[in-house]
Amino acid sequence: MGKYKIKTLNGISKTGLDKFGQNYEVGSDIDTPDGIILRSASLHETEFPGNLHCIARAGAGVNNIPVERCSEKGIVVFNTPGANANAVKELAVAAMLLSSRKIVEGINWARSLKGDDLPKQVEKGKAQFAGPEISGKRLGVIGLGAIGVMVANAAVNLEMEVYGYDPYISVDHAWGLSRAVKKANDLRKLFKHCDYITLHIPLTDETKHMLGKEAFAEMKEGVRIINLSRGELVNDEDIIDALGAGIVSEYVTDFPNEKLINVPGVIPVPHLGASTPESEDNCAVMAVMQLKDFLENGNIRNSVNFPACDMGVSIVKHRLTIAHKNIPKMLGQISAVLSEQGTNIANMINRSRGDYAYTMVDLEEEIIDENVKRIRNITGVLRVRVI
Ligand SMILES: NC(=O)c1ccc[n+]([C@@H]2O[C@H](COP(=O)([O-])OP(=O)(O)OC[C@H]3O[C@@H](n4cnc5c(N)ncnc54)[C@H](O)[C@@H]3O)[C@@H](O)[C@H]2O)c1
Ligand SMILES: O=C(O)CC[C@@H](O)C(=O)O
Repeated sequence: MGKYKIKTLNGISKTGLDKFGQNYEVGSDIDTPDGIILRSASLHETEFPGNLHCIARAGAGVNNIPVERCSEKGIVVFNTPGANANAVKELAVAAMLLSSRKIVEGINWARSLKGDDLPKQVEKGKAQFAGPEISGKRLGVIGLGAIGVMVANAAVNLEMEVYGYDPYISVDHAWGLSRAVKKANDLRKLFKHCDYITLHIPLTDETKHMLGKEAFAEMKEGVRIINLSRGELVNDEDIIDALGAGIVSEYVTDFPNEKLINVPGVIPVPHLGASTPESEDNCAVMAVMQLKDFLENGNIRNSVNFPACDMGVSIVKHRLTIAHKNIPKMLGQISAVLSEQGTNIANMINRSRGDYAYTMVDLEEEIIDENVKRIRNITGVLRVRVI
């Protein structure tokens, strides 16, 4: 068996890449990779080579990856849930303070001062940069996943009154949420009462432009909006109008563009949410370990398109992994091919997730190529690997 080939896109932390070890050829110039590891680079226009088995997003959002197209080809897509959550939480707290205290304007003004009486000028001019404290104010957190829970809990500790909205909250995240966070059953109520609103949701067809004209019309005058999630969650034209009308007083976005960059009240941050050495290492290590476990053992952990599936380290003659559609009679057809060959199945698991499923089979004997081909030809089978 030759070395596994991994293509890197974007700068991936060396601490993570070093974990691949000697059986891997890793680089940005690999043409026919077995796996891809990336951050924000878009793969929407990329044609995938036939031997590409997996893609790992060293980060949370996977809107830069054509997940549905990957699923149809049996390519397993991973992300690294929670690995950069603390970095984003800290920036969210900073963003609330930046939106309140005119820190950036104040610094720019202080740097522009000239003369030998600067302390005097500072005391005279500082009043123009006064801004409210966040303590005692109402914060609405939309999306209570890895990041939203941390932001909500931090805000409680900063003595804010926190409202959380997430109709799909997981049990684990609900356990992690401070009891002081109030449940908002309805976005309109959150819009009406909150002084600060922060978004921590993925960009999907459902969430695109979640904050638009209708949402702004419901909001409390002077609300401050924090968007460290994805630019397209907010309708740019509508927030520019809302800023002009004074409904929104400040908009901190980690996704500046040419429409927003010079609008008064917009605080553009150059996608720094996860830009800490700690989170870059965490995400890369987690992504690499998941790719390795998948390529070497066929195990799936933290995939966004295939079910979690784990048979431990492969110590048998062959491990067969089959990515397939979640349709009836699949297991029967796979085992029929193996039993016709007289192969003893040492262990087998099958898991499904929505329209897709994954089967792992441990075999104590060699599987002949003809039978691998027959399994590949079963209707609904997307990919077969023999490890
Ligand atoms: N700026 C950055 O550098 C940076 C870094 C990490 C993540 N992000 C963005 O933040 C997003 C959230 O990250 P995370 O790690 O917390 O993800 P997560 O998957 O842990 O949490 C997302 C939460 O959003 C909830 N949700 C989904 N649709 C919703 C809806 N319509 N209304 C309310 N809640 C909804 C889900 O139930 C889930 O609890 C990512 O998808 C990514 O786009 C940005
Ligand atoms: O890699 C980054 O710098 C950003 C990652 C972030 O947008 C994410 O979704 O995890």
